[in-house]
Amino acid sequence: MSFTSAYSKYQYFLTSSPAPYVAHIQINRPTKLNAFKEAMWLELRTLFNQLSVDPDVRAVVLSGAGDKAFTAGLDVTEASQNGLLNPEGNLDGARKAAKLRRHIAEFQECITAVEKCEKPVIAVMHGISIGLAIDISCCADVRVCAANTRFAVKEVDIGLAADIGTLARLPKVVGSFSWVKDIALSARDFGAEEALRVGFVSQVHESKEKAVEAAVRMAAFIGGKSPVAVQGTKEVLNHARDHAVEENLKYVGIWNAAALQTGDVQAALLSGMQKRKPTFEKL
Ligand SMILES: CC/C=C\C=C\CC(=O)SCCNC(=O)CCNC(=O)[C@H](O)C(C)(C)COP(=O)(O)OP(=O)(O)OC[C@H]1O[C@@H](n2cnc3c(N)ncnc32)[C@H](O)[C@@H]1OP(=O)(O)O
Repeated sequence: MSFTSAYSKYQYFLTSSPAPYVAHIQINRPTKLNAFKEAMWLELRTLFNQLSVDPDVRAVVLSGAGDKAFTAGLDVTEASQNGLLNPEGNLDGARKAAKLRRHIAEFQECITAVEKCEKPVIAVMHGISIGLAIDISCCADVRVCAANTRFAVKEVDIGLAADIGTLARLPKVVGSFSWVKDIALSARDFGAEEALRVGFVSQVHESKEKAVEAAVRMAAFIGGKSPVAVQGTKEVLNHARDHAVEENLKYVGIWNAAALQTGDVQAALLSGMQKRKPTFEKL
């Protein structure tokens, strides 16, 4: 099945394959600055679960459709109408709380699907990139941005503590609680230069188009490498983020005890010495 037909079912995401083994996903609701309705975060999970196990995809680029935004975050209009933040009905406090807890857990799980995707994900941020934009991009493996990006951890401004992943992941991404508290407590905007300085993004490009091009090049470069090695590296680095060194050394030993039993090592081990480009089976 072609890439186009395999990914044609998504309503809120544009999907394409601009290079071999590369998927480009665009959040596609530009008239509303790509704000996320519930149907969109549910669809995001299905999409990334599919990408995760697709042997024809080895790296994913995620951007927003249109010029103005990666995403303006949660669809606040829908949230104000559907009782998301304040369930009505004749429920006591415990039952309301249980309903909300389950809802938040499912929302978190949908966004975490980006992190759990076995393939590296490169987020291309541009224009308005606030609220959920930070939750989602913290789940990506690499973040690049356009010079016009306007970031904000916006939740305090809509009356809540961010609960979809930013407060858990962002301190680990940038390694500075002081800076995260600065931007999360104030909900202030910050720009591309500041994002680069603190290590939130690793590249800034003059425009969205240039940023997407660079991300697709990076994804294609990664896509030419051993998928066993690349996927193992993502898994072990994510484990390292959440565990002590000793535990991670044990984990990578157990991981590689299986992963080293691969033709990829035979294909790659002497390729530098022999001046040849190895190719790898699908995974
Ligand atoms: C359980 C909780 C779970 C999740 C929590 C998530 C946290 C967040 O994501 S917090 C951030 C939420 N987002 C916002 O508060 C942003 C709201 N939008 C704005 O403040 C402004 O739109 C703007 C981003 C400053 C941009 O302003 P401007 O350039 O003037 O564009 P607009 O004309 O305002 O917007 C164009 C068009 O898009 C619609 N829209 C923009 N943002 C949202 C949004 N977040 N939700 C729904 N709709 C949005 C806006 O209404 C316009 O639509 P029209 O049909 O053209 O009126």
